Amino acid sequence: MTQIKSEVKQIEELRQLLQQASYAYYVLDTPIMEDTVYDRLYRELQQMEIEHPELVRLDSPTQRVGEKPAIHFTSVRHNIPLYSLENAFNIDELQSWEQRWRRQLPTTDAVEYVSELKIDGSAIALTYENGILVRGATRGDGVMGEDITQNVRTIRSIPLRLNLTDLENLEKVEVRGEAFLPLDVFKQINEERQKAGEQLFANPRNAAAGTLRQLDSRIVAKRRLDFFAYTLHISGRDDASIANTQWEALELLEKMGFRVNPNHKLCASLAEVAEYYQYWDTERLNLPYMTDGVVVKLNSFKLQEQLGFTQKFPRWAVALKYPAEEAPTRVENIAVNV
Ligand SMILES: CC(C)(C)c1nc(N2CCN(c3ncccn3)CC2)c2cc(C(N)=O)c(N)nc2n1
Repeated sequence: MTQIKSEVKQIEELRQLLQQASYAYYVLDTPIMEDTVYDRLYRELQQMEIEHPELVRLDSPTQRVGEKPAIHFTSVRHNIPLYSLENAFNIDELQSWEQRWRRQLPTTDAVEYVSELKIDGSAIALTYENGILVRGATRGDGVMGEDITQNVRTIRSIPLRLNLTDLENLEKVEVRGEAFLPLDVFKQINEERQKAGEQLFANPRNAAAGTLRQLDSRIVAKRRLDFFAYTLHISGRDDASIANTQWEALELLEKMGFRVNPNHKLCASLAEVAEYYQYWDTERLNLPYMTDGVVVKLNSFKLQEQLGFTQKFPRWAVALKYPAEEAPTRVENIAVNV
C-alpha cells in the first residue's frame, strides 16, 4: 500500500471510529470508550486533517465546532411548513378534539394514537441531502426561519450524516424535532451568567432558543444543547413506502441515528392517552429535561392525510398541556439556588 493510501485509510478509519463513539455516547447514552481515549484520538484526527486538508469531510467530528462568529442569520424558507399545535388543557378538551376529528372523518376502524412527551425546548428543522446535513433552521413563523446550520452542527446528538445502511440513498430528508437544554446544563449556564453579572435565562426553553440564536457557534458548542427528533419527511419518494405511521417514523428516525424520546407510547384509545398523561404529570418531574405536556397524534399517516390541516395546525394532532404552575416553581427553585 502506498504511503498516501494508507494515510487516507487511516483517516477514514479514525473518523468512523470517532463517529461511532460520539453516536454511542450522545445518542445511545452508552459510551464505548473512555473520554480520555476519545480526546486523544480526536486530537490525532485533527492533526491528520491539518496535514491532509484535502481529506477533511463535512461529516467529520472535527467539523462540528465553527470558527468565526456569524454576522447575522439569513432567513430561509422551509421546504415543508412547520405547523403549530392546537392546545387542550384537560381530558374533556381532548375528548372534544376527538369528537371533532371523528365528525369530519367517521371511521369504524380501530384508531391508534401515539402519545409523545412534549419537550419544552425550541423546534428546529434539519435538511439532509444524500445523507449529509446541509441545513439547520429555527422554526420561525413556520414558513420562514433563520439559517442556524453552524450552530445546529455543534449539537452532538444531531448526526452530520444519516445512518442509511439498510435504506437506499434518500435524496432529500427533512427532520423536525425539539432542541433543548437539559436541566443540569441550564442550571450551570445560569450560574455562569450570574457570576458574569449577565441576565439569567428565565427557563430552559428561553435558554435553548437564545443559545440557538447565538452568533458565535463556539459558545453554542460549550452549552451542550440536546435534540429529540419527532417528524420525518422524505421527498422524492412517497413516505408511505418506508413509514406508514408515526410509530414507524419514530423507529426509522432512531435507525437513521437520531435521538427519539424513549417515552413515546402507542395508545389504542383516548382512555390510554389519559392514563399516559396522568402518569407523566408527576413522573416527568424526575426527567433531566423540561416538558410542558403530551403531544397526541393519530398514528396512521393515511388518516392524517385524510384529515389534513386547518390554516394553522394539523387536525390529527393536539398538545395536551399540563397546568403551567408546575414548571415555573420548579424552574424558579433552580434559578433561586444558583
Ligand atoms: C408535527 C406536529 C405539528 C404534529 C408537531 N408539532 C410540534 N410542535 C408544533 C408547535 N410548536 C411551536 N413552537 C413554537 C411556536 C408555535 N408552535 C412546537 C413544535 C411538536 C412538538 C413536540 C415536542 N415539543 O416534543 C413533539 N413531540 N411533536 C410535535 N409534533
